[in-house]
Amino acid sequence: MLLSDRDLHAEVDAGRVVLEPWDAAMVQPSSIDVRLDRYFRLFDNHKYAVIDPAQEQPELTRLVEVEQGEAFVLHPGEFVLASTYEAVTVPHDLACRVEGKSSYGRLGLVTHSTAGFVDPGFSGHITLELSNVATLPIKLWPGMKIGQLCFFRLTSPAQHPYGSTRYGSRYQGQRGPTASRSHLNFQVADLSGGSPADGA
Ligand SMILES: Nc1ccn([C@H]2C[C@H](O)[C@@H](COP(=O)(O)OP(=O)(O)OP(=O)(O)O)O2)c(=O)n1
Repeated sequence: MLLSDRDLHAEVDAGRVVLEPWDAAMVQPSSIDVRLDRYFRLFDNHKYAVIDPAQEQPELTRLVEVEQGEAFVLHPGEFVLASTYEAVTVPHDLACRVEGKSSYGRLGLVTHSTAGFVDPGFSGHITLELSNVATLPIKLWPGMKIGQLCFFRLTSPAQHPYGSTRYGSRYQGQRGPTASRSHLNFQVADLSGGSPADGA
């Protein structure tokens, strides 16, 4: 079930859903708008020949802070990490999706490249994977509404919510745009069990 504005206000008032800082004016009919923070992570492509999810690549991205009153210019085809201004806490019986805003989608701004899911139990800033699919640069103004969070009620509370030791929870408590931690607990399955040619 997708939570309505009425349910969202009740969850926030009960202290179960937490957005910090909280602004009740951000509540939409069945979502809560979130704003863009002023920190960005740029890719330093010249530092590595290839992105390898199995390896720690600490110099792959670099943090940039935009000055007060200035915009960050995202060029066509460019991909950067950004962050919500709000830190979000999701209770154990809700999950959340990060969605874009139609007005910016119409300009060619993509808010997340593939990861739109926020687990029950997650707490922290949400890292945005921003890209520009338009053919002109787009100005990103810190503080602008950049996306919206939709909350769903689970059929039962998660037995092992995000942040419990059961799962990796590599981004619990993250602050600001956070680079990939894919190298932690990186696993590949043993694929030696058969091939499509076996059945031919
Ligand atoms: N655009 C997004 C989407 C999600 N998250 C946060 C909230 C999620 O609960 C957490 C983990 O997301 P995934 O489970 O999709 O990522 P992984 O499986 O790679 O990480 P983990 O091993 O920590 O679960 O990252 C985020 O900051 N920004």
